Amino acid sequence: MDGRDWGTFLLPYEQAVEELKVKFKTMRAELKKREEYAPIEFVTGRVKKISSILEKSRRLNVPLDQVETGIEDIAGIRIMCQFVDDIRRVAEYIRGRKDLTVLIEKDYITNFKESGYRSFHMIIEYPVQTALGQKNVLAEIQIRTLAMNFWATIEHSLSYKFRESLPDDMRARLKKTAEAAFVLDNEMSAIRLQILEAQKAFEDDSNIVSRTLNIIHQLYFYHLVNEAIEAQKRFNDCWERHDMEGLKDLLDDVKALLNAARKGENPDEQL
Ligand SMILES: Nc1nc2c(ncn2[C@@H]2O[C@H](COP(=O)(O)OP(=O)(O)OP(=O)(O)O)[C@@H](O)[C@H]2O)c(=O)[nH]1
Ligand SMILES: Nc1ncnc2c1ncn2[C@@H]1O[C@H](COP(=O)(O)OP(=O)(O)OP(=O)(O)O)[C@@H](O)[C@H]1O
Repeated sequence: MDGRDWGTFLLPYEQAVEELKVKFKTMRAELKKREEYAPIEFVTGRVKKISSILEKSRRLNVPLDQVETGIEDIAGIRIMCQFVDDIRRVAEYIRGRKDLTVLIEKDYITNFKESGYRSFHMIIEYPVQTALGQKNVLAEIQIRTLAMNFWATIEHSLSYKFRESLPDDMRARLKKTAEAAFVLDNEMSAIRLQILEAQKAFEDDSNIVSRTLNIIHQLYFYHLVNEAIEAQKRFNDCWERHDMEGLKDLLDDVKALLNAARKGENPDEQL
C-alpha cells in the first residue's frame, strides 16, 4: 500500500460532493419556482470510504497510484425522483450544464443489471478550485426513482457487498422484489399521466366557460340584447346539467353571432 496522505487526497472529492449537492438542491428549488414541479425529490452525496476505495482498487485491479482515474465514484451524488420520466429530464439538465463535463452514461433502467438493479448513472468530470489551483475530479451521479432507491438501499445492505456468498434463494427473492419495484414505478407513471390529463381537461373546461361568458357579454355591445339573453339562458341550462358538449356548441354559436356582428366593422377582429 502506498504511503499517501489520504486526508489530503480526498479533500477535492469532499469539496466536489459539497458543491454538487448545493447545485442540485438549488436546481430543485429553482425548477419548483419556475415550473411548479421539480423532477428532483431529494439529493444525497458521499465520499467513498478509504477502506471501500482500497477494496474496489483490489477488485478492479486498479493500481493505487491510478485510483483517481481508475475509480469513478470516489465522489458520489445521488438524485432521487418521483417518476421514471423525471430521470430523463434531470439527465438532460445535467448534460446542458457548463460547470461539468459528462464523460460516460450508463442506462441501467433500459438495461437493468442481473441483480435487478435499476438506475441511470452519469460519470462526470468536475473542476474544483483548490488553494493550489484547479483540480479536475471524476464523480458519479446516480439518478433513480424513490422505488429504485428503496430497492437498491435494501439490496445493498443485504447482498451487494456479499456478492457470490449470498444464498441463491435470497438472490432470487431480491430479483422478485426488483420486479415489484418496476411495476410500482410503472403504475405511478400511469396514475401521473391520468392526473395530468384530468388537469388538462379541467383547464380546457374552465377556458370554455370563461370564453363563452366573455363573448355573451360582448354581444350587448353590438346591441344583440335578445341573442345575449337567449345565450345566457342556454349557458345556465348547460351549467346546471354539467353539459360541457352543450357549452362547446353554445361557444361556437355565440362566436358566430359576434363574428357576424363585427363583419365589415373590423375584419381583423374575427374570432
Ligand atoms: N444496490 C446495488 N447497487 C448497485 C448494483 N450495481 C451497481 N450498483 C451501484 O452502482 C455503482 C456503480 O456500479 P457499476 O456501474 O456497475 O460500476 P463499476 O465501477 O463498473 O463496478 P462496481 O461499482 O463494482 O459495481 C456501484 O458502486 C453501486 O453503488 C447492484 O446490483 N445493487
Ligand atoms: N453515487 C452515490 N451517491 C450517493 N451515495 C452513494 C453513491 N454510491 C454509493 N453510495 C452509498 O455510499 C455508501 C457506501 O458505498 P460504497 O462506496 O462503499 O459502495 P458502492 O459504491 O455501493 O459499491 P462499490 O464499492 O462497488 O463501488 C452506500 O450507502 C452506498 O449506497
